[in-house]
Amino acid sequence: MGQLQLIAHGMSDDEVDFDLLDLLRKSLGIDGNSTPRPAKTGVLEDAEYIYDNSTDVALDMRGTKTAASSVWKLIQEKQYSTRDWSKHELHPKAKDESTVDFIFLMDLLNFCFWSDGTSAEQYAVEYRGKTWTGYWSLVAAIQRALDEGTIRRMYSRWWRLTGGGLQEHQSQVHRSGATASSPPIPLLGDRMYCLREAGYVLQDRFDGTFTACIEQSQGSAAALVNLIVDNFPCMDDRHTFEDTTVRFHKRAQILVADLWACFEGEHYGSFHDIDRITMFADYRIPQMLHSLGCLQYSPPLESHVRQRKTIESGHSWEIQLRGCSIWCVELLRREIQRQHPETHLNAILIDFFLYDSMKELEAKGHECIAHHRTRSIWY
Ligand SMILES: Nc1nc2c(c(CN[C@H]3C=C[C@H](O)[C@@H]3O)cn2[C@@H]2O[C@H](COP(=O)(O)O)[C@@H](O)[C@H]2O)c(=O)[nH]1
Repeated sequence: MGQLQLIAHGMSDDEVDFDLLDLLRKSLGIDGNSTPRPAKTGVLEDAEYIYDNSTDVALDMRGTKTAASSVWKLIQEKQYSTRDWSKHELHPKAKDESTVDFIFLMDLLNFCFWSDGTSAEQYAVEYRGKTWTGYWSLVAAIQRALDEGTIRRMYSRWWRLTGGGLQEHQSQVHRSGATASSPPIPLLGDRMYCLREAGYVLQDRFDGTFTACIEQSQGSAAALVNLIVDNFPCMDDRHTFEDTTVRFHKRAQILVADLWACFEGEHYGSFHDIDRITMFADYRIPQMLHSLGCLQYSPPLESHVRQRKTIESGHSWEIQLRGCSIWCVELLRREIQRQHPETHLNAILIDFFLYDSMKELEAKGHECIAHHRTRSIWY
């Protein structure tokens, strides 16, 4: 019985025992290569391991069930979907290769926007008559650089970027966008390093454009995440927890998710296994999950976060916050699926919705617990 017949019987990739399948194939004398296994990133499995071994972060099951109902209700009311990605005024609208390279550049640098001081001292970019901070400061800086001709066609300049005036170019991108009083963007040197590294790799291995990476992954989101982390070290977001290597791959995953949402599951955004992508372990969603009553912190951790003290990259607290958040969104997704079996909502849309909701709350001045403060290029 071939793999397709098994899956035709309603078994998902996760349920198919590929070792048994190979054994069956051999015992029935069916030749041919072993059954092609679907790509997996390992992120969800590692998140469950972290959750099972966490002592300072816990999930509140009652809170998660309640949150599932309210998140579902709000997503329905707003008719939230992949279409919302392109509705954001700063996100690129063209459905072509230039937007693929825009998203690649954006998610290459999509990390760590918080400043040491108060939010008033945050890096900010003026663009189209507004002042943008956080993630949107990055998107505005790229859009402004494109308007001003600092960056022309993304990939066609990658080599000159990495070979030549990257230093000047990068500080120009961020300087040209910054408001007069704005402090510099955090980790500017690290951002230049990421640009240089990615430029070399893209030029050397993928003909200077990220569309080549998409083509190589043959429509698999998990394979594309694995291709990204295998070729771009600055996206290989893995750490050690309880002597075990755990993977988050946050920027690699959000890059694939942004492509999927931007192209609405078509063309460069078409992935048959997009549901293998998990929530993106950043510093905003844990904050939202805590505010929703889904996550609980131990008293020492809660006190540390409330006092806005930094947590070192790779510290157990940080790993627990990131891993338990991924697992929490997975349980939210499963609860929504249980309550509404007729629908299909993946972790990406739940995540995007939680992030946008967090930003709306912040804009309205709602006081949530502070986000944890870890300086790193991973998120
Ligand atoms: N988990 C998750 N993390 C996200 C996003 C986004 C923006 N995604 C857009 C695309 C589709 C959605 O509709 C959003 O409009 C940024 N971040 C991360 O947050 C941090 C920035 O925070 P702040 O300084 O407050 O802007 C930083 O680590 C950044 O990498 C998301 O969606 N999910």
